[in-house]
Amino acid sequence: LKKKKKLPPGPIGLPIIGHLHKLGKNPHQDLHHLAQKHGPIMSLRLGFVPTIVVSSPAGAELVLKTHDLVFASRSTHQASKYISYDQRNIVFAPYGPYWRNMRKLCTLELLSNLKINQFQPMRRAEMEIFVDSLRRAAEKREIVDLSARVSGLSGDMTCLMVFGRKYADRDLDEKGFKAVIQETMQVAAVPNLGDFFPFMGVLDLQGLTRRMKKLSKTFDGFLERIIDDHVQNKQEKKQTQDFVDTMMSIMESGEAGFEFDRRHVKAVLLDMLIGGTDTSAASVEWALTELIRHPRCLKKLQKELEQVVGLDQNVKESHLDKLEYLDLVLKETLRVHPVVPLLIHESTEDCTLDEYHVPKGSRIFVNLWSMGKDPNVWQDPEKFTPERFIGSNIDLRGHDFQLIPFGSGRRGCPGMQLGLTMVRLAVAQLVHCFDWELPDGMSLSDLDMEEHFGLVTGREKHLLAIPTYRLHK
Ligand code: HEM
Repeated sequence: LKKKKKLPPGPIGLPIIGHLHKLGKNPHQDLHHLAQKHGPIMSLRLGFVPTIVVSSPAGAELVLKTHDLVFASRSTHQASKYISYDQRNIVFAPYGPYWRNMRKLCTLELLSNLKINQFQPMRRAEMEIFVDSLRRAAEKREIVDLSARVSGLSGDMTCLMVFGRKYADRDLDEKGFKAVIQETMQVAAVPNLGDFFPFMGVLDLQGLTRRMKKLSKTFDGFLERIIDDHVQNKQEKKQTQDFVDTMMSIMESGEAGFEFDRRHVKAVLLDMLIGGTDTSAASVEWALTELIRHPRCLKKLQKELEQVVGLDQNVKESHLDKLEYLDLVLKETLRVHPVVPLLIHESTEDCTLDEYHVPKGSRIFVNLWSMGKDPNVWQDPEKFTPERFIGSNIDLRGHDFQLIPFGSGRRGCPGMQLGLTMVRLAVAQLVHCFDWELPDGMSLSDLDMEEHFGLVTGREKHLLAIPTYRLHK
């Protein structure tokens, strides 16, 4: 006799909409609260889409390692259609040969250690401009919008690497370049009814699809212009090829071994922009928030920097590997604030997780945010204590499922090395060169900690603080 297969436990849903009404402004938090009641492998139904929410390290290991092949795909949704050239990018591509080829190509040609090192002088120059500008603000005792500054720095570094030059905000659109990227991320993250009820797609009741089409037109025009510029100026000898040069030469060589035209180039450029800018900026923003809130940790990191770097110079990338406390601070920051709080995958086969049945075509959420708050995994999870990692070999690179801010396995972040370099450098520099205090006599406990959910989740309110320069040079 065949036993009926049992879905994981979950709350009772409503007819048709299932559990969509349970997701509010911060779905990662809503899913966390539901999982506390229904368990670390929970089943929901979002409209017509069966959904499995995994909220424990053991569950994450089952999805990302034991059964990784089954869970390595992404669903087709409106955002992937309109803002990623019909899934021709990496982030939204379904599992298969195209994704595998394109990912391999990017890992080798754009995100390798060699390539990252080639851009080291660029990062150093940008860092100097950044510190100088903050130093001028410090002299005037200005209140600095750290969120905006850090996002500007990250955007500039990414543009230089991808396009070979910086773009002023207005070059893209009257709304501004960063605003357009941020809007795209936000529109892509809002649950779109058309994705959960196929018949609602054409109605577009929320107007999201209309907005996405408009955003994609803006991007497309911009990327076309950049590619044209590169084609026209090809004769120029450059020291370092930017990402557009590299992708165009692969396209023109015809040696990619798979279909590769301008649409593919544009889709991948967009991945690099979107994947690289906000993730790093939000990580730096949260690290600084926690350090300002915990002066003990900030001072301890400054002490380490004084010893390793010294007060007569800025932090260089060559110092980074010697900064052990910085590593602990970063782990603890990404435990409490995983900037990509939900990994979103799709299953391509029926599968059994623990004793539960997971049907083919399910949406899978791995809730990293929830895992960071689990008292079965972390002692006093609500406390920010970098020292908890002393003497533990938990690393954040995807081997230890308690802490996987970059994901793990086939779909894990291919930009991890680059992201870690940018984030460690920026956090170290901001803490080494300046002391930070909150404006208007604001007390540490007044500092707002609300999150703004998106594919990348940063602070709801910008972080404002007053810098004091502290180097002797
Ligand atoms: C602190 C910085 C970063 C963090 C925390 C981060 C985190 C992540 C996470 C959690 C994923 C999803 C994994 C999954 O779905 O299982 C991801 C995917 C991805 N990231 Fe990152 N990332 C960062 C920086 C970067 C950078 C700098 C780039 C490139 C310039 C990048 C490019 C990508 C791409 C292309 C994917 C899609 C991979 C795929 O679907 O196969 N990321 N990242």
